[in-house]
Amino acid sequence: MRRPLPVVGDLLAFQSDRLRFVAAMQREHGDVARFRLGPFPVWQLAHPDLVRQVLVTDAAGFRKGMVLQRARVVLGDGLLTAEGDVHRQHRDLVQPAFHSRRITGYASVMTGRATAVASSWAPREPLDVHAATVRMTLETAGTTLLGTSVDVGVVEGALADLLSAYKLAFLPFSDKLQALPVGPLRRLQRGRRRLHGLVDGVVADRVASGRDGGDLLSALVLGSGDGRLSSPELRDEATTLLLAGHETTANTLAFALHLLAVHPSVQASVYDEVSGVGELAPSDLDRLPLCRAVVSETLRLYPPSWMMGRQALVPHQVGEQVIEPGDLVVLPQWVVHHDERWWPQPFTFDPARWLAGSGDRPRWAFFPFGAGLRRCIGEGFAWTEAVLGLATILRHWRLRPVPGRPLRLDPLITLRPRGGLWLIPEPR
Ligand code: HEM
Repeated sequence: MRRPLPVVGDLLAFQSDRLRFVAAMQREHGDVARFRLGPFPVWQLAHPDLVRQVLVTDAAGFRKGMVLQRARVVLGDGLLTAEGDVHRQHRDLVQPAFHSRRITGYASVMTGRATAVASSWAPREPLDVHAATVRMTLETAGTTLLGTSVDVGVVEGALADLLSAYKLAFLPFSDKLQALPVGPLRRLQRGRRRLHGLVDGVVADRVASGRDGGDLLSALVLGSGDGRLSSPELRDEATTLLLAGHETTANTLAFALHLLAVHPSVQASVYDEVSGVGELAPSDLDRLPLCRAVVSETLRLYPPSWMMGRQALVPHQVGEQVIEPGDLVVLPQWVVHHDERWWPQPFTFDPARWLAGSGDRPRWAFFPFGAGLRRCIGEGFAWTEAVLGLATILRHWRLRPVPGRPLRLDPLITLRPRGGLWLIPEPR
């Protein structure tokens, strides 16, 4: 067992290189490792059976971890952060908007935005594809979820402000610190104000007009009976969906384009596949098996949710050890998705491993969307947007890397490229 520093524990080592830290934990201490972040004892559980135990079988004995608890200051009782009965009630209300029939209806917006963004690229000019995919998914989320075009600059600025406070989540008394007018905390407050200002306006407008735009917000505003949400509840849900519903998919698309740029022969095979399909529609997802495999392999290698957190509410037995109430638990996709027990040559980009079936790999060796009752509600939406977006872009462009600008990773709440993700688009 490690002997952490007083007060900060392993926080400095964790913050200086988070991906290396969680990988070293498993290498040095195995599937169950214990360390300390600030005042909190943390258990890292890095085995598919333990993922199932925490997220599925024993899920009722845990609440969300420290980062999402702190995110309540911005997301309130939205789906990602709500707990217990409030979560169940809101999930029931929001779920119908993610029915596959509704997603089929959103698909034309997805391909439309992908086409518009890809059409704006200049041939042979280095391009930050991450900035481009963020714009694309944010515009799609604004239209399909809120029924309006959102100000991309406002949401991106607010998101940057919010992420700057990520590193403070594990500090002692971080819940009390949030109100202080200093540094990143001031940015946190500013991000919250900007985001709430934007979303409050959209919600107030929709409540006043009662208009049904066929989007998610309409479904929630027009919901009837006891299930109807108050304006602050609508604001929390809309803010959550806007933030949770764009950046993760944008990162997946940007990472996928990077992987194809550095593996030109796979890119050529994907082009052959997409050019054989006419007008793209959601029903084409089954006719694009290689595109799907590329997205799966991207989610494995660069999982946007690279580590999930929980806090124990009751004691849990894990092998010989007991997790006490109040202890934090982390489930690192980054580690489990790169474990050679389940993934031969784990750091190699090999979409073919998804075309041959899953073999005897354990079910929870791959959990980019979480698991159990709190599993991502937007998974079907994300698959449709990522596969159609990838196919649309690759029809227009061949991408190649920019010499001297390698991919660098920034693991904050999500895993994103640091300093953008730069590629050169060549016209087809
Ligand atoms: C590649 C894209 C995506 C990834 C990797 C991803 C990942 C995840 C993960 C891991 C969780 C579980 C968090 C936890 O249990 O603590 C989650 C929850 C959630 N996601 Fe996603 N997500 C993606 C796309 C989306 C999209 C497109 C939307 C909405 C349009 C969305 C909305 C949500 C919401 C609302 C929750 C909370 C669900 C609940 O607790 O009931 N996500 N996501």
